[in-house]
Amino acid sequence: MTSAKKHIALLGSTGSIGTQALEVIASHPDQFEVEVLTAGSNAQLLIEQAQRFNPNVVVIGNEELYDHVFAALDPLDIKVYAGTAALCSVVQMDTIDMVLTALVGYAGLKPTIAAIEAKKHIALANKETLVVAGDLITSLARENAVNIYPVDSEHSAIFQCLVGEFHNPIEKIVLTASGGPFRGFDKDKLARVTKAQALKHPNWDMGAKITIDSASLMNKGLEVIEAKWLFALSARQIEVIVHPQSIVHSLVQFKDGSMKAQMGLPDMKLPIQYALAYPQRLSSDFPRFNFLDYPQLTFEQPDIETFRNLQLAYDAMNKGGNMPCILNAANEVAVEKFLNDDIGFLEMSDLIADCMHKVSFIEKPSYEDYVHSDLETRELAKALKY
Ligand SMILES: NC(=O)C1=CN([C@@H]2O[C@H](COP(=O)(O)OP(=O)(O)OC[C@H]3O[C@@H](n4cnc5c(N)ncnc54)[C@H](OP(=O)(O)O)[C@@H]3O)[C@@H](O)[C@H]2O)C=CC1
Ligand SMILES: CC(=O)[C@@H](O)[C@H](O)COP(=O)(O)O
Ligand SMILES: [Mn+2]
Repeated sequence: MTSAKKHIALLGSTGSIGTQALEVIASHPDQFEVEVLTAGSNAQLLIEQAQRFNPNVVVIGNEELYDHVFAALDPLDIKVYAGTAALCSVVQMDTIDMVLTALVGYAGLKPTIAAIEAKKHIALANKETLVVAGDLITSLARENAVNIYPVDSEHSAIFQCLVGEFHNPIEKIVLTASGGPFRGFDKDKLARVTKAQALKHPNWDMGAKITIDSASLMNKGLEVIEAKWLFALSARQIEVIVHPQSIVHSLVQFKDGSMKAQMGLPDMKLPIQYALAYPQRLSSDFPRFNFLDYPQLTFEQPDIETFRNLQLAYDAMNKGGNMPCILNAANEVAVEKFLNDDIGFLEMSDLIADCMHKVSFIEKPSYEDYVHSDLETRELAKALKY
């Protein structure tokens, strides 16, 4: 049985979004209760979080770490499970009201489906789930009367602009992009960048995978596809503009030409809190934006010839079917290879484009087709040499 507090399952509690979500939850003990915490392999942090937040259940993805987590939490009344199947069953527990999906990558898809099937509302940080299977996820959410609240800062901005406007059609949205650490670089310079440079985002402190995606503009490409599904838009209704200060988080334009934007300092705790507490706005001590500290807010066109990933994402979205799933799997392998120094920065786009040409296209994929396409793409992407 649930009480007036929202009972949260936090998938990926040890990551950048997960740890910030726990800060939000800790500042509003009257609003939220932690029901589930999960990690991939950071057993130590998961144990510390469990000792502090006293969830009903924890899940450690890496099954080899089960004994360690179990022994540490044995004196407390906390159930411990391990592995992906456990993730999918714990999100269905009766006591959960909302699942915050803060794991990274394709691993988010299956537990999100399980949560929606159990009619849990979703606070969605894991954009890859909507990129891979946006049609399946949005239809499943509709069938189960489940709401998907965006956590991604740009999508939260659009969602906030839409409050009170749900009967007014959107003419277009404009997603802002910081441009990443390599804004203004040409291909010669990009060919020589290192992973240490790519991991230094100018405005946001995030996990490694999304930080590389931001540097390559793939993050914006994934966000274009995420926006298509969240707000039921066509490709020509979704624009991207580079805004290096990351103060305007995104904009909506309505059919009378009016534009609404949501602004603030770059701080993910705000969109996390908004998604968890919707429709309330809870008080916060997050640092406030002051116009006088930013006398210039600037905007420029993205350079999609140099940063090919954004165009590849539009191509995948326009093609439809399993193409965004192929794009996503190829990108996950490309980022891993780049972080392992196996390929250079520009070769990430070559690898993704090659996978999009070579992997079998499926126009109307089922869940099993997505699983198969993801595997097929990963095998090819791992084998490709540059
Ligand atoms: N960070 C940010 O500011 C933003 C992030 N997002 C999105 O949110 C999601 C999370 O990003 P972020 O927090 O940066 O990522 P992190 O890499 O910081 O954290 C990922 C979390 O997922 C867990 N995890 C990783 N792989 C698996 C797996 N196979 N099975 C189970 N758990 C796993 C990690 O566990 P462990 O620690 O044990 O490895 C960790 O808890 C991504 O989809 C990202 O695109 C969106 C907007 C902003
Ligand atoms: C904080 C957030 O939402 C990230 O997705 C952010 O948008 C990354 O910055 P880029 O605009 O550089 O991709
Ligand atoms: Mn974002």
